[in-house]
Amino acid sequence: MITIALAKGRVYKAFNEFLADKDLAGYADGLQEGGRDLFRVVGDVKFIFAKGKDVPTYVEQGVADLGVVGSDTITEKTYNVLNVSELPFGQCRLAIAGPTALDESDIKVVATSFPNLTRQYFNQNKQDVDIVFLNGSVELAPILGLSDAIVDIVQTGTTLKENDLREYKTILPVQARLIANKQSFYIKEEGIYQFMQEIGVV
Ligand SMILES: Nc1ncnc2c1ncn2[C@@H]1O[C@H](COP(=O)(O)OP(=O)(O)OP(=O)(O)O)[C@@H](O)[C@H]1O
Ligand SMILES: O=P(O)(O)OC[C@H]1O[C@H](OP(=O)(O)OP(=O)(O)O)[C@H](O)[C@@H]1O
Repeated sequence: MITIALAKGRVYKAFNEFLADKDLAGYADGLQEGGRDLFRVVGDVKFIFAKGKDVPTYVEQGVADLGVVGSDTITEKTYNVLNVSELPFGQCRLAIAGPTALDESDIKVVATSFPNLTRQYFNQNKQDVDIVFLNGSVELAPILGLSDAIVDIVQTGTTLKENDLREYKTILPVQARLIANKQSFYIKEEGIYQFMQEIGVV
């Protein structure tokens, strides 16, 4: 049996839709939303439902053999895991955004849940900015005057539009990824390969 850590929330939802579209009824039915289960066994696979930011930790520590997580999570922090493959769902982007009238070159303070990627971007562009860390609802920051701009996930752009903010630039395209524990990838090669074949990523 292999163990897969799934990021709850949007990634889990998108994974379910992907399984249903691929007609993988066994997995799709087994992973139907509902209840407060912490894990479920579907066939030869044990799925653990974890907070997205914790998925790489479960995989790195070997508690899970595989993980399904947004690429933003594993790019923001470094983990000792194998980046096995991109998954064709969860597409969005990490972008700089702010008030429509502001010029990107005038940004001095940026609010974000992605301090490392934000620091990296502004350092590369030799723009000296202060970073304010927020856990969510980041769009509030420029509206309340906590920051000039934000670096946040944009998908449809609706949140920005509804709050009179505009996207200045994409700094990172994002999508779901399959990651693996380095040892499991060799020790459980057969089970992992079978799962990857079943979901059509090899
Ligand atoms: N519109 C979107 N907004 C935020 N994340 C999105 C969006 N679309 C896809 N994603 C992906 O979903 C992941 C976050 O999912 P979600 O917002 O459900 O989790 P969360 O538990 O609220 O997040 P967190 O990791 O901040 O605790 C991101 O890592 C990203 O890869
Ligand atoms: O471009 P859109 O399709 O509007 O999606 C982007 C929004 O969705 C996410 O927020 P979420 O709903 O996860 O809440 P949060 O801000 O509290 O994380 C993200 O942080 C943006 O606010």
